[in-house]
Amino acid sequence: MLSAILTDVDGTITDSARRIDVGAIESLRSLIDDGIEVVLASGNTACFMDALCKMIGTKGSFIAENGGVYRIGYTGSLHINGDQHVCRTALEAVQAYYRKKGIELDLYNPTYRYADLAFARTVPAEEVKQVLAGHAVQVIDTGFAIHLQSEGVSKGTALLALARDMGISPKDFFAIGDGINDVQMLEWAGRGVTIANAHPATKAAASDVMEEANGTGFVQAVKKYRSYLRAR
Ligand SMILES: O=C(O)COP(=O)(O)O
Ligand SMILES: [Mg+2]
Repeated sequence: MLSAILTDVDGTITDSARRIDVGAIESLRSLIDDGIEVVLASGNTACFMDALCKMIGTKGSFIAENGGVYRIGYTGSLHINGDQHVCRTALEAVQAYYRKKGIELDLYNPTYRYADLAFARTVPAEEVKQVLAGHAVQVIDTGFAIHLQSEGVSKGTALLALARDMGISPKDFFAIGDGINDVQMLEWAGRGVTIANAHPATKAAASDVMEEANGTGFVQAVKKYRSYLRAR
């Protein structure tokens, strides 16, 4: 049976300031060298994930845009889930609301996004939720950005589709992440663990919480579960 690990990026294989954690990369490389498939799952864009996969040395499969996009291998096509048009209409409503207050949102890579839309956490996510009460979108605060995502799309739904396309079960994945955007993938993977800095809902969804935070917590998890991954 295939052993696979599904890992979040920001906050999990980085520090709290989003700088890459060298120890976490070394852990990922050691898993790859042991023949364990590494799939990166993030709110980041597909092109960001493509470069990250290459520089880490994975086989190129990833989930991007919080499940809005996934790809299997470097040559696989991009699968896009959700309706970005709905997110764009919602974004325009948020922009109009804040422009009246003299605030311009700082959009994150809008030209490179296919499914969700994201902006800087310079406005309160709770207020954005209130502004969008009538819209069929999720407002997701990952701790690194605020995302507007179609309802029913998550890293978890992308995991189900990706596993199906890879011909394996979501239960063959060991998943790790820190954000509210990781809850479903932790719940639907064979085992879902988290780290000390995680959102309370993410901790509740995980079967184990590492004592260490961020990349150090990731390294701790790989050490603790390496035999579990090998045995599968
Ligand atoms: O893009 C974000 O907001 C967070 O990204 P992450 O899912 O890798 O933590
Ligand atoms: Mg994260």
